[in-house]
Amino acid sequence: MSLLKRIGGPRDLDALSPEELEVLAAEIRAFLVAEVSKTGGHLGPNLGVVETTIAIHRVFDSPRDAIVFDTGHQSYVHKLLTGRQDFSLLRQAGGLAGYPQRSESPHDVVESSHASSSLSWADGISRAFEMTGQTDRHVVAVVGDGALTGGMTWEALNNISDDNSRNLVIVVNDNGRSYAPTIGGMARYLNGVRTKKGYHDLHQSSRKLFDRLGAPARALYRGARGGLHGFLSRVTNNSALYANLDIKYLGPVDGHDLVAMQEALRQAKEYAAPVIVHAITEKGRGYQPALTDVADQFHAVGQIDPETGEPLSAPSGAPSWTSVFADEIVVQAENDHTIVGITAAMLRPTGLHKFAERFPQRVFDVGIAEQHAVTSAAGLAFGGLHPVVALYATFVNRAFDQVLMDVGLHQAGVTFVLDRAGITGPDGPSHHGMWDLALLQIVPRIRLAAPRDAERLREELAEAVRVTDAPTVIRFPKGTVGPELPAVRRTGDGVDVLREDERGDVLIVAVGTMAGIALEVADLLSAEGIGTTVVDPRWVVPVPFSVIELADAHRLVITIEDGVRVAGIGTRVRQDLRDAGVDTAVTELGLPDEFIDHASRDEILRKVGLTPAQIAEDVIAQVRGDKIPIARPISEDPDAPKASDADTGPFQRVMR
Ligand SMILES: Cc1ncc(C[n+]2csc(CCOP(=O)(O)OP(=O)(O)O)c2C)c(N)n1
Ligand SMILES: CC(=O)[C@@H](O)[C@H](O)COP(=O)(O)O
Ligand SMILES: [Mg+2]
Repeated sequence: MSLLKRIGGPRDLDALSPEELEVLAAEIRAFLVAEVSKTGGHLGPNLGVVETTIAIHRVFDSPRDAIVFDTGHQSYVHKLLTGRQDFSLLRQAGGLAGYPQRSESPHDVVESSHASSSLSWADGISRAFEMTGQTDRHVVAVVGDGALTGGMTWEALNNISDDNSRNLVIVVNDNGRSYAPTIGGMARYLNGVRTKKGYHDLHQSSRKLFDRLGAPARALYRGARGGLHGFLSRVTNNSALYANLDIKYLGPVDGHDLVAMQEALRQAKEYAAPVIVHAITEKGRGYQPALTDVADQFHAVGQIDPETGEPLSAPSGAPSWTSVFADEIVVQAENDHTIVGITAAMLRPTGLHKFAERFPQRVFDVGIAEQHAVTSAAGLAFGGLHPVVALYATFVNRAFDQVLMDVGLHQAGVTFVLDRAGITGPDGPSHHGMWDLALLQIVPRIRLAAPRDAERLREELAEAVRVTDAPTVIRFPKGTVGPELPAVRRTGDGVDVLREDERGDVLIVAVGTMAGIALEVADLLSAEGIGTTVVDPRWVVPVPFSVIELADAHRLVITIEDGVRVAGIGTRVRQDLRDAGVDTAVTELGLPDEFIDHASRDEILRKVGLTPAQIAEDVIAQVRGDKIPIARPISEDPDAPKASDADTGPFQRVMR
């Protein structure tokens, strides 16, 4: 039996000899390559934390000690060591999540995949342990060098102190990369440590160093200024940054040296004050195809050949939404030299790489710092430029105040391009881009577009970068672009009519890529004798007036959006109709205001009732009055107006 199979939980590690631990690390590495190459996932990051994670679980006692992974994409080894070794359905419905998930294990603490939050979590947990007398419980935060570029980490570091976080150990997992090499002052600082001659000397002698200095170093180290700490500070010039933050620094340590990492963690654990253990690691460690991957060292892979690292599935041939944007932003930038691009450590994933290659001086990578990205964009706009801020939709959540108060309030001409909008799928609840429509539509004067196909993306991006006195948003989903969906006509205020039926029965207002689904619904309704018109507003906020006029000419309006229903575009359409005195019944379809677990996009759309067949069934039932939804519990108010039973032909007035 392999050593890995003998590990049912972290305490099983205690019985392993140093030699066996090395074998275990090799087995885990082989497992990760073999299994993740089948399912896809964050192969590179997890290959880089094998020894560090083993060492953490050897020195600390999870779940009594809380282990917090920043972003959580590097928690596969943690899962393997805590009783979860079936990776066959990783990131798929019914399988392990790609991030920590409390429903999977008591060893999992933070489920959100939004970076840079771990130190705040750890600060809070460690304070709680202290204040509840659980002073023997430690908190370990594993934070990457990329995550350290996020502002929250510095807010937390500013609050962590001897007084309230004695049991806190921060493991900086420094592999020098986010996707690409980590940028900014923090990265330069860490890089300086990593490349300092002293570290290499230390690296060569780390095993001897800890053996020789083990016990005495512990005593000396507590002197804070002398011994190991003094030596390390001289070697790595680190005392300045961390000591002033009232946090002790231990490192740099070779994060792949099991002995050195365990010794460093033991010292940190016994220190009884917040300590940073600076582990130097390598993303993709031990797997040549990852190490030689220039783009992002296999940060996240699809299904690959484990031998070569080559993708197994040939590209479909259809362009991705990201690639359409990547090409069009260069066209726009060629024509308009005020256009600049901003990425938050995701240049290639958001499609700004071609812009950066063509105009390197006009694209800025701010690190994982979306709030800074947005407000600095407001500054760039003030200076006469037109910033295009490219983010994943889910990450704009954390910069909402900056969009509202720095961009919106100042009517700054900033364009936000939100990739991965709507249901994404395998990355789970915190990665679905499902809140942007609801959040951003309340920003006064914002203009929000959701392209239905590649042509509309190009067209709406070109329109967006011309708006200089208000924020504009272009949002589109993950994956490949669907077929072109031509309009039969366009109204004067830019609404595309995709299908028109004079009977005035049902009007479907489709947001973005829901247009394809809406057209399939219209076919199903038509087969039932229900005349359906389908429109794509293109710019969904503000709601174009021709949508109001068309709604007034129909008996039922259905809105469909790949975003949360509550406070979604549908509610805005309904409100605008009522404000305009139009009382056409409205049914808003979209995503539930719930956290939606990982599965494929199609599985999730089916689960939430957004397939064409499910929508058509719902609409037919409404039109035929098969079910009268109760607007409110009538039992509470027997005199409450009943749902109107006035016969309006095949329609039952349905007020939802
Ligand atoms: C707020 C936020 N922005 C962007 C991302 C996308 N993202 C996921 S992992 C990652 C890089 C993280 O780098 P690092 O913290 O160094 O971890 P590593 O992958 O190197 O282990 C980024 C940018 C995210 N998860 N959260
Ligand atoms: C952890 C993280 O935020 C990213 O790595 C994310 O998993 C990438 O998602 P895509 O695969 O959609 O680019
Ligand atoms: Mg990193």
